[in-house]
Amino acid sequence: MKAVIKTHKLSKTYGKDTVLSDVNITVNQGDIYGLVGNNGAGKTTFLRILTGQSQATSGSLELFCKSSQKELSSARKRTGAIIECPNFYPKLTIQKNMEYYRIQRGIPGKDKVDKVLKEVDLFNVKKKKFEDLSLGMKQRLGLALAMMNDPELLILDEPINGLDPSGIVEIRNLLLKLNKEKNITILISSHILLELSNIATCYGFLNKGKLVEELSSEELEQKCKSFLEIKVTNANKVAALLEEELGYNDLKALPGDVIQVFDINREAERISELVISNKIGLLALEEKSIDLENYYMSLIGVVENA
Ligand SMILES: Nc1ncnc2c1ncn2[C@@H]1O[C@H](COP(=O)(O)OP(=O)(O)OP(=O)(O)O)[C@@H](O)[C@H]1O
Repeated sequence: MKAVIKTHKLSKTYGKDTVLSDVNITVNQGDIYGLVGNNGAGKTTFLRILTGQSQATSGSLELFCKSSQKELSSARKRTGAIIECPNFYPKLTIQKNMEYYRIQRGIPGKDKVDKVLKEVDLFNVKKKKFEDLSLGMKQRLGLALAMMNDPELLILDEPINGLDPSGIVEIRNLLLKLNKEKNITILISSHILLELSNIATCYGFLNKGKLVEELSSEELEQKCKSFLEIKVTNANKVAALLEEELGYNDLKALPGDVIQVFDINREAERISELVISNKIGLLALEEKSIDLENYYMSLIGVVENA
């Protein structure tokens, strides 16, 4: 698989503050990569380094397998980004605003504006003034601007932030369409994992400037599956019995003599019989599941009480 973005030990400090620390991220061609992290985790800083708006203090960066400064600047021409909200003129229409940017950026072809407006489903409302647009429409207009140079990679900082549920669905569908139909690789940041969960094909979790985990959506799904939680008086012994007697091997031992059994073929009844017949106390047995947000919280060390 071809990497579109690859960073190696990318770090950024402001004075004494380390904002990014040894971040290794790989985004492959065709991915919709969700960069998840709380406010202040370093997402925007990371994206700004990718787009060249900020320089890393140390580490290296490859875009489209190019890494020298000169090559990076031409690789960035193959990229569209929305990091800060672009400044549009409130009194001008969608079309006029886009035309202004087209000329300012020296992008040839007058039909270009209509083409990108069609792509983001704003063509039919192109005569509307910017000030009359919903937030969802404004976000799509930002996307249209980022699409103007036919990018192969889109870098989007919190594009879903503040949208109402229907606005979220619109942006999601649009990004899926751009990814599928135009084969655009997308790197999208959010502080809400759930917002990305229907579109991202892989995830990177940033916490306090560190990448704490990078995994595919299948792996995340696997980790968020349901499990059987048992509390016993001797967890070590029960874990060994579960493996030896019942052949379960997807177990997680937690402090407090708690074991989580993830094996799909687990049977609560057999487990309780096994524990009791070995004269071990069975204090609790319950089917549970981790939801995405709780998984994220556990990753960054904020464990929510169930
Ligand atoms: N120019 C700067 N000078 C000093 N510190 C900065 C600068 N830019 C960002 N920071 C700090 O870096 C940290 C990470 O900020 P960043 O904006 O990258 O986080 P974020 O994950 O995007 O969060 P948010 O969702 O709030 O934008 C914050 O503590 C911020 O105060």
